[in-house]
Amino acid sequence: QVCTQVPYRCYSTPGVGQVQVDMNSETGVATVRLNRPPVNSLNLDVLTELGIALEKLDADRTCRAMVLASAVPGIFSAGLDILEMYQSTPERCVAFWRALQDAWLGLYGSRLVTMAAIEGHSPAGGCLLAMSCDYRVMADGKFQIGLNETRLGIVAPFWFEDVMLNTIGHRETEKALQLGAMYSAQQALSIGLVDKVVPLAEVMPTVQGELKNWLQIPDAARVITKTSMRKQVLDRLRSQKEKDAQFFADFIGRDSVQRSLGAYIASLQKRKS
Ligand SMILES: CCCCCC/C=C\CC(=O)SCCNC(=O)CCNC(=O)[C@H](O)C(C)(C)COP(=O)(O)OP(=O)(O)OC[C@H]1O[C@@H](n2cnc3c(N)ncnc32)[C@H](O)[C@@H]1OP(=O)(O)O
Repeated sequence: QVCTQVPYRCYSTPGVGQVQVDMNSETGVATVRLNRPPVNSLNLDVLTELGIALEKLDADRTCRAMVLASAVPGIFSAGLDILEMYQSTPERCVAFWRALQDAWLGLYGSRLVTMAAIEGHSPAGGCLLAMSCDYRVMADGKFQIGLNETRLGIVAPFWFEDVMLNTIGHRETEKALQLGAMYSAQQALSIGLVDKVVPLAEVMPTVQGELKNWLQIPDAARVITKTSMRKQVLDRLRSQKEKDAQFFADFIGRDSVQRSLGAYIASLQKRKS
């Protein structure tokens, strides 16, 4: 068990945490694995845990990089837990949204080199997490990635849109968001949504190899550059967090949105039967 070996430090209880953090003090690289079977859907608890983990890593001066991955085979993350949005209360919706905002601000604004190891499906909120890293390596094959919100009858908020714009540009974002497009790894590579596509078994070694390049750059210069590139998008959310959370709760509470979500949940269940 990797967590118990020196020089690894483990921020979560092995086998218990829904966000497992293994910190290798020798390399300064932490691996953060989402661990909420069956599909790593992001509920209030997971988002809170993720936000705290990112905060701790940022404060750990021995940590220089973070790999975001999954402990669940075949899935990076299925995105936000739809059950947090369906038949919920306004208070819970606001708390849920704040946890998402904080986790995202921690990830997109992290001083660390951040890399996504996408070893499975990565729709919606899963795609947001991946896009918020500095670099993405995705497994080739059947897995899909994208912001599919419109297919659920919901709308990707402005900060999801901003991150996608910064990743793949205006024209591709316009198409991707309106259509709620989901891309294969090869398609994602062709529009710049991911940086490298390799066979599943090579995702982690490829991430580790790429990290070596990034870690050759002096931290201070890299961090100043990253901050300068991302500040505008981060500040846009920071300046209107409460308004954004309230808008989310109001929007999700609409009858028409609830009907769409209910139909989408039923379609997910029907797929299985
Ligand atoms: C102003 C308004 C702003 C709103 C902004 C909202 C922003 C972000 C939105 C989101 O992130 S919404 C989430 C969107 N996610 C999806 O559409 C993914 C849906 N899931 C799938 O397509 C598939 O599950 C999968 C990820 C491709 C995996 O397929 P697999 O065959 O491996 O697993 P399933 O059998 O389909 O699923 C197992 C089990 O999990 C349930 N489930 C799947 N995804 C979610 C989810 N996102 N939230 C909650 N539950 C989910 C699925 O229904 C199955 O449940 P059971 O039938 O076993 O009870």
